[in-house]
Amino acid sequence: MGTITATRLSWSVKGHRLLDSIDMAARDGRTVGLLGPNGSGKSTLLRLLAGLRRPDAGTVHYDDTGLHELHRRVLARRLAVVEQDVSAHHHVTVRQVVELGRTPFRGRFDSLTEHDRRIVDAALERTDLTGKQQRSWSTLSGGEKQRTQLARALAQEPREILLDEPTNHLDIRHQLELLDLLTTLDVTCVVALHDLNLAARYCDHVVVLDHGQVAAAGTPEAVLAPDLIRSVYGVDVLVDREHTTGALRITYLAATATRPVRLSTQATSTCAPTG
Ligand SMILES: Nc1ncnc2c1ncn2[C@@H]1O[C@H](COP(=O)(O)OP(=O)(O)OP(=O)(O)O)[C@@H](O)[C@H]1O
Repeated sequence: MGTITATRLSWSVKGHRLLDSIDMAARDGRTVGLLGPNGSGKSTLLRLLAGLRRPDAGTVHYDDTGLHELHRRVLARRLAVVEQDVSAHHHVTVRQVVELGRTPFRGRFDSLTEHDRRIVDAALERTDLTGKQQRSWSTLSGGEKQRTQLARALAQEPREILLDEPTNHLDIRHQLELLDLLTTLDVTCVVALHDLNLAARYCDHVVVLDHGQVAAAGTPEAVLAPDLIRSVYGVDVLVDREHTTGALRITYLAATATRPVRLSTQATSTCAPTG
């Protein structure tokens, strides 16, 4: 389990600032939820955290080491990334996709060891894919593809994992199983989510993005308040606790009559980094 820290991270395209001075941290096995409306910058931030894009300004650290000082192979051994809608694998089976998770641990021409095979078996089992391991990737449903990507990530035995809307396409049972699994693994996790109730239930901390800025950050209880949700999402909600479990519950009432406005920089500057 490691710590991922982003400090004053910014990224622009053609003069448009898409991420603006983001501070956040995910520490020691915690699950941090990235929330925010469509286009608020969640996927972009995950790509910067993964080193798939270079920031214009600011830094990303894995523990005490700057991301770009980490050798690619070292990073590949510790960090797993589950992106949205991966369509790259065509003529391969589910098992072969999951075996890719062992690539950073093998020499170029080495075959899988018994140890690798056991890890792959366990990853298939944990994602409910054992019975589908010989299926061709191209024949899978959206949810099965999503679970295969998660299994590949698990086969990496990562210290940190970044996931972009991993519950997309999943039925309710698999959504709950995926998040149960993520939160019980000894892995530091940053996960972009749209479902605020799932975020409230599974995340230790949430970071809410709005127009590329941090609108709020902290525990779900502290952050997911009606005013914040109205100003960021433009939706009126009721927030209470479910009486049998005591879990935070967000009930969506209605979209507000006016579209949400960009939060002031003053609101942003009041947000402390999380961890
Ligand atoms: N390479 C790019 N060139 C131009 N604009 C981009 C690029 N990448 C992202 N954007 C824009 O940046 C904004 C943030 O996109 P991003 O995909 O990070 O949002 P998101 O919060 O993940 O959205 P969603 O919830 O819809 O997945 C969007 O307006 C998007 O169109």
